[in-house]
Amino acid sequence: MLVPLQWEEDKPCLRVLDQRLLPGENRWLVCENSRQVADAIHVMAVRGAPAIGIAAAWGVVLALHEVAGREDWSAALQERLSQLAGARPTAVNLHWAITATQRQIAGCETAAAALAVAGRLAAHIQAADLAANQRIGELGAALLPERARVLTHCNTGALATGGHGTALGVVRTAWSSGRLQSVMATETRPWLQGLRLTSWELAEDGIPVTLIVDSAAAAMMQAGEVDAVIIGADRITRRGDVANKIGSYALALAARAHKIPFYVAAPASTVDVSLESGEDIEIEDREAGEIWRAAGLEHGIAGVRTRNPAFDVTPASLVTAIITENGVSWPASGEGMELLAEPARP
Ligand SMILES: CSC[C@H]1O[C@H](OP(=O)(O)O)[C@H](O)[C@@H]1O
Repeated sequence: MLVPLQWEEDKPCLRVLDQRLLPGENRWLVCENSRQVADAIHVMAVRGAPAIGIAAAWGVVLALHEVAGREDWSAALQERLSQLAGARPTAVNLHWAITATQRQIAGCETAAAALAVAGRLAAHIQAADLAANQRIGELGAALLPERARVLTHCNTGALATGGHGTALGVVRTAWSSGRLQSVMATETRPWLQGLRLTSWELAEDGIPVTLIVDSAAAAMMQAGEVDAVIIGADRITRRGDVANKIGSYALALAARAHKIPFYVAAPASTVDVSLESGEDIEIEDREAGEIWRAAGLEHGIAGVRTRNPAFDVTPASLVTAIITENGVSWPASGEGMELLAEPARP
């Protein structure tokens, strides 16, 4: 199984498979301190909401190693955790992992005691995410029609999680249970997670995958080639508004126009129980170079401005179902919404 994050206790360090170079090159970054983890998250060497949360949990462990032995270890730790929390704003998993660790070490009187707690928690968060994805896969596959042809966006596979995947976890489970005919993957400009990562993950698994340009998705639905759309999420509110990779909202609108179910698959750690409305979700803006480089133009075009929001928000009214390891919520009908009001327990 593909594992993009590997903790090495003896060093200690977090090894990160640099997703900026996939699928052409397998290069591992070795993060020996929390600042290096924060940088790896910010530059998207590691990306995907659950994977970001797992990396942050190990980043806390590295931060505790850095401050161990200092009288002011608790204050020094908070500085490092603030830096880690600022790596990317939208995926709530990052903040969930850090605050869950802060809660669990709150009673520790020494850095060494906190280190032992944080290490166990980080390992648990990584393993629990894999188990959550396998449950999400089962629940999501059961919603799909026989011989389903699904369309997915961005990358929500093993590279973005603790393994198996969220939306791609549903795809993998549906494939292994014979319920899936094929997958249509959007390229997902400008970072090309679909072209570079999803198509590669699925091809490696022998799952039939067809790559399309983002702007072809609605036409594929209009042509009757899509039975369901399934995506991941970076932050979900209590009422079921969903922040996800830019382009998800357009897919939801097209799916609604063609009466195609629009599913969101995510672990409970992606639900932000403090938020009711998606309007309150901070959307990350990324640098213009990502757009130009996706077109092979390293320096852009003089006099041309860009906008590069990394996410958008799909209102609950356009979401058919949200699948977490705790069950399925149906925002349009209001059924099962209590599942989105319960905070995730690490
Ligand atoms: C299971 S990954 C969830 C989510 O994260 C991705 O964003 P990014 O690649 O920028 O980290 C994308 O929105 C996925 O749907």
